[in-house]
Amino acid sequence: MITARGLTKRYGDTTAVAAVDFAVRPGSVTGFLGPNGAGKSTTMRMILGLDRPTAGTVTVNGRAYQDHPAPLHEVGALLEAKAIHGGRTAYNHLLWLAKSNGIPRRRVDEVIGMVGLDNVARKRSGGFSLGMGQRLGIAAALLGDPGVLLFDEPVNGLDPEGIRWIRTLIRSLAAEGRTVFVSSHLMSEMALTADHLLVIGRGQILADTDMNDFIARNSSAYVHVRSPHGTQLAHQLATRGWRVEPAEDGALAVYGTSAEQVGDVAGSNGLHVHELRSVHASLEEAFMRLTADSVDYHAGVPELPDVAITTDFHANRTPAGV
Ligand SMILES: Nc1ncnc2c1ncn2[C@@H]1O[C@H](COP(=O)(O)OP(=O)(O)OP(=O)(O)O)[C@@H](O)[C@H]1O
Repeated sequence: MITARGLTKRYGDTTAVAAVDFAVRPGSVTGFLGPNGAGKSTTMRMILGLDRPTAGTVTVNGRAYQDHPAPLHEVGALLEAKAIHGGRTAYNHLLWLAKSNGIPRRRVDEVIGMVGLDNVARKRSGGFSLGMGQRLGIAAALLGDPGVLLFDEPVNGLDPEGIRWIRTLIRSLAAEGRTVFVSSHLMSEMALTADHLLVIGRGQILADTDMNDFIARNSSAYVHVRSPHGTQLAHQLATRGWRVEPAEDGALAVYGTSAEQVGDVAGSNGLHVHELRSVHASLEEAFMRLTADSVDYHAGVPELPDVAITTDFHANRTPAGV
């Protein structure tokens, strides 16, 4: 369990983390999301005792990282790929870490097997690919068999096979009852990996919630329908109290109903339909809505609107494309 209380970090005039309170619980994967510069890495560094809080505390299993007599047995972390001595073999790198932390040699063989580096363990890590370096970093994090694991952007730069492997590993570590805290920019990946979410923006916690609740509350599913009688259909749908908005290429986005009901309305009014499907909410959409005000640099993207009910298809194309 990781517990932060009033955790604050200031760098000069910049408040990177602003008096945050949160708990990361065992037995599930907690995703840590936030726009660039939100304070994710600073928070992770403070958990690991690499940065000292300006105020407040953060503990791992009840103690600050530096107060644990054998921290490698408490917390394992993957912060940056390839942050190792490239001249050493993977095996020697892990052996050196193990020896300096009182961990037996057989555990080195075990973790090499767990991350699938058996064939290259005796090779110098300087020649490793990004994926192999990432596996070696994970082997080091697992060396002390810790109950708490931190992964900062673990899938950065990995190919699909590597991404799938890390996802499976992270989920199995949580299933074993460990506390797993993962940051990532890849929303689709986070949606597949995490059970719980902590969203940070400008150093403040914006959401601390179950993944499915987060998506349901911060985004909206809708029905996508395309008809050669768009204007008439939109009118019929709007009179039933459903919100109708113009979508790409003359299609309609209909909120607050189901594809079946939209199809029935079209059918009962003799209106042809060329396309009809339910569009499910995504974590990405939910994240963009929640953090729209917390992003430091917008790349010319308009704010997401508080969209009103409209049946005017020519005047009001929304920036979200729906
Ligand atoms: N050593 C430092 N000195 C000064 N400012 C810093 C330092 N480290 C971080 N910051 C600032 O603190 C804020 C939070 O940065 P941090 O790296 O924690 O964000 P992040 O969420 O990890 O971002 P990213 O996703 O871009 O890695 C930013 O404004 C950053 O510029």
